[in-house]
Amino acid sequence: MTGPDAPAALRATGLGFRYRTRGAPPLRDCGFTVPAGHITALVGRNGAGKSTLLHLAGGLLRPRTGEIRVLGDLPGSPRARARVALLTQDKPLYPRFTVADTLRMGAKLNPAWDQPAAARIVEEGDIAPDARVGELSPGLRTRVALALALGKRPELLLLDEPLADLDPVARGDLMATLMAEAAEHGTSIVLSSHVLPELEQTCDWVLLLRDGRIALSEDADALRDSHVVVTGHLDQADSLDGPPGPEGAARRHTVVHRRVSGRQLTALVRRRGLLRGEWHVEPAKLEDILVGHLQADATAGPTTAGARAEAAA
Ligand SMILES: Nc1ncnc2c1ncn2[C@@H]1O[C@H](COP(=O)(O)OP(=O)(O)OP(=O)(O)O)[C@@H](O)[C@H]1O
Repeated sequence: MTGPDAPAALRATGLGFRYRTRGAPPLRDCGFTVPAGHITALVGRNGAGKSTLLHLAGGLLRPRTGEIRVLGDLPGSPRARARVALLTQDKPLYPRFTVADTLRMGAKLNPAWDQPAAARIVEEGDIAPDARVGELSPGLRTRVALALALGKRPELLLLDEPLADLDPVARGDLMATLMAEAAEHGTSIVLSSHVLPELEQTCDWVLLLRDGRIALSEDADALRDSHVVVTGHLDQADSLDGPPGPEGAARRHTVVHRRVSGRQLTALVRRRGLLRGEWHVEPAKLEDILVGHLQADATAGPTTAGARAEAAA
């Protein structure tokens, strides 16, 4: 089903998970919705819980609290298994199988198997069909794993840093293949990655994890529209707080991240309404926005007093 009533690609409520080890749970009280039909960038710093979230969505782990649904179904249910493909970082494949055996297995296990699509991805990597999977380089194994995932013709494709071990040319090619796949078949894709410039051109939804919680689940264009990078004299930092008083609160800007150099303040601001003060204002690139929000925990604090103390130090 497509359209406004279509079930979300991912929907989580009160989602929490912890491994049977000490330490803070990687995911706490996560609530978010990723509408169907988007290419979603799942970002977060190392250890933020991206793989854990994808494993929960793929049905490899079960939530400790709350729930997550994929295309309206519980992960691991027969309907979800038929419609969702997950490519994990370890890319489990049978090393003794040849590439052709691997695709034959995909055809046997998946009723909607698309052999031409899977074969094309393998051929574009110049991989011989009779090569054993265990003898391929990690990058070529990634290509075979992606062929298996796309050949399934899933409605939702979950990819955990899928392109990390591919050369730049192969990365570009496979990214283009993923985009074409999404455009042609309406496939929803959730892709975790640290390569932010690449996400700028490809992703139209952002899911950002920070401190075990969802800090952003938002349309990428809406993020670009609402964020700006401002530069100006530190003395006017108060003006970034928006109009004073309770009525101004609704129009208060949020300083997501700030950097002080001498008397100059540069800040990533989520603005509500007009900015007061003499600021040089530039549009924020998606990469700036993501980096700013990833850093936000380290720089949380009052815009003005905190910045002045930094400058005085
Ligand atoms: N199998 C496991 N057993 C115990 N703890 C784990 C396990 N897998 C992950 N963790 C812990 O859970 C937290 C989240 O890890 P996760 O791999 O989900 O993060 P990530 O955002 O994917 O990280 P990265 O960007 O480094 O791949 C980390 O603190 C990690 O050490």
